[in-house]
Amino acid sequence: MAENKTVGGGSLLIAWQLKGKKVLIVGGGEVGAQRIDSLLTTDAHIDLVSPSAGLHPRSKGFLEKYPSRITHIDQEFAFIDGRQTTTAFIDVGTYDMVLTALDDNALSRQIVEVCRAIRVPVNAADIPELCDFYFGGQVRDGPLQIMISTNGNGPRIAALIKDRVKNALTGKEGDALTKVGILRTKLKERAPGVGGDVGRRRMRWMSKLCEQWSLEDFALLNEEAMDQLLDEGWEHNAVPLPVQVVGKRKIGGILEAITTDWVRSLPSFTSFLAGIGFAHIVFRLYQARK
Ligand SMILES: C[C@@]1(CC(=O)O)C2=NC(=C\c3[nH]c(c(CCC(=O)O)c3CC(=O)O)Cc3[nH]c(c(CC(=O)O)c3CCC(=O)O)/C=C3\N/C(=C\2)[C@@H](CCC(=O)O)[C@]3(C)CC(=O)O)/[C@H]1CCC(=O)O
Ligand SMILES: NC(=O)c1ccc[n+]([C@@H]2O[C@H](COP(=O)([O-])OP(=O)(O)OC[C@H]3O[C@@H](n4cnc5c(N)ncnc54)[C@H](O)[C@@H]3O)[C@@H](O)[C@H]2O)c1
Repeated sequence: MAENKTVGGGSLLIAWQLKGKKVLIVGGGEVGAQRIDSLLTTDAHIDLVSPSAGLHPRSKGFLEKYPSRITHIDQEFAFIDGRQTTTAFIDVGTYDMVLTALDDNALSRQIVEVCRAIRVPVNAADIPELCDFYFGGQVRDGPLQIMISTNGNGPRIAALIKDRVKNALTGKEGDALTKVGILRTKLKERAPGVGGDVGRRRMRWMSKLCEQWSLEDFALLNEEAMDQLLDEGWEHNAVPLPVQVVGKRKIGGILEAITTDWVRSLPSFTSFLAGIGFAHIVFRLYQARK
């Protein structure tokens, strides 16, 4: 891969925290349903303005399944001479984010203008110049979230790269990350505080552990094993071998932990055998020449 020389022209990649915040979606068609799907993951509250007659079956399904998380405002958004004439006035300024998913570009543009005037971040599906931020391809596994963005250059290519990324994962990442999250919470309870000496020691220990343990090792952790890891590791400023912690839990655990360690040492063992073989051949050739 070429060295990243980009010093401009990109966009900021962030994991936007929307828990407990309010998002307005205008249009509940196919794209609207995709937006609802993406937002449900964030624990935001969604207001959906869209007439019932035009709802996509997926949007209807979400409304039925999550009535406390999505409020359906069954009406058309409308403007006359730049003034909102929607039956029940929608105060765009009360939202943390606004998304339009409409088959009407002029209406999207009007909504975007209102949002921009009061600096509410807005995305108009498939109209790049009207977007303060773009959506991207998403790969998710528990707490792991990967966004693939081509910055508007090729959405279809983003979807294809997404498949490559999915194929490159083992399927254990989400589980391992969930366990690491719980372990870090437990560690912070034992060694509380932000920054300072404790913070630095905590970070060093966690980094070492993450480098020395595999994702599969972390996935095997249960709460009891986490406490043991903190007792024997953190409290003694050491990083125990996975087999010492997860291996003691259950026979399956031992086997799996030993197997992963054994598989990891396979390349060096193979080189060792190859070395012996090579030395043997050299010795034989030497003897034959004599
Ligand atoms: C990531 C994804 C998420 C999502 O929308 O949720 C997404 N588009 C997806 C698919 C997709 N969209 C389109 C096709 C048809 C094939 C093609 O044109 O390639 C396909 C392919 C397909 O369906 O497989 C049509 C299209 N899209 C935009 C335009 C307008 C233009 O480019 O001018 C046109 C052309 C309309 C026309 O030509 O008339 C614009 C945008 N679409 C974006 C996001 C933002 C940029 C993201 C980025 O570049 O990374 C941006 C800028 C704004 C935004 O909407 O946020 C999702 C793919 C990932 C996934 O599958 O997971
Ligand atoms: N669906 C796709 O895969 C796709 C792909 C590429 C581009 N797009 C573009 O994305 C946009 C949305 O696509 P879609 O497939 O979701 O369209 P759609 O026609 O399925 O949905 C539009 C929704 O907006 C609602 N709506 C219409 N007027 C409204 C108003 N005044 N107030 C509130 N709601 C209103 C409709 O009832 C409907 O629910 C379009 O511009 C489309 O060209 C969609």
